[in-house]
Amino acid sequence: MGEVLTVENLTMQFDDQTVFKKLNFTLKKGSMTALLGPNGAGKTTLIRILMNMLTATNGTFKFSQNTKIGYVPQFRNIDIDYPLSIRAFIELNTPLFKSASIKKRVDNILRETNLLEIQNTRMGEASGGQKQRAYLAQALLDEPNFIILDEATASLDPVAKEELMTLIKHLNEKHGLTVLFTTHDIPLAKKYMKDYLLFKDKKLEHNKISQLTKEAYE
Ligand SMILES: Nc1ncnc2c1ncn2[C@@H]1O[C@H](COP(=O)(O)OP(=O)(O)OP(=O)(O)O)[C@@H](O)[C@H]1O
Repeated sequence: MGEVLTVENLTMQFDDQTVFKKLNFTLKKGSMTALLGPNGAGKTTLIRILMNMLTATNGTFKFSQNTKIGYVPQFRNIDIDYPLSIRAFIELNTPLFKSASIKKRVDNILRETNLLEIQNTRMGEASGGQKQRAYLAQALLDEPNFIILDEATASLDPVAKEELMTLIKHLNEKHGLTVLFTTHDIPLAKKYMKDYLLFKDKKLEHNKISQLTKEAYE
């Protein structure tokens, strides 16, 4: 499989603080990579650069042609009074008058994310895991082939974590989705991801997740 992302000499500096320096790595199509590192190491900064929300001080990155990125944010609880149903929430970025094909796509995504039966539940009343699956479903509506999860399992209970990760694994296996998953949960990363990128001394270590030792992470 070919490369989906090539990063060359990527450097990020905020004023006089260097967050990372001359990062070089590539990700292959269909890979599943955990992005690891302590608080403040630069994980979110790197993701924001890759999503063009921030400009790197130096260096380049390139996605292969036809890469479409989906983004699932860190779990944030939604107000209990939030009025939209799960279905309406997923449809937020679609036209007001929906074509039959959009309705069908939403049905398929609801089914795939295991939300079809509770599509009329209000988002405010949904469980943490259901809400996070709705965020994932919203990201999937654009039919991305590369998905970035930014601490998407943080603050979910163990069952909801496993459910979300099983779903991500299924999407990777069935649709060849490339996955970049930021987390502090090493056991979860070890269970579901295949490779890791670990921030260390302003550089990134890239290896198979089976090679990640406790010493390397601490
Ligand atoms: N807009 C900004 N201006 C100045 N400094 C920033 C800005 N954004 C991030 N930083 C700094 O860059 C460093 C990296 O932050 P970043 O949020 O990328 O870390 P992280 O690895 O995602 O951390 P966490 O695990 O806590 O989410 C931190 O020292 C942070 O204070």
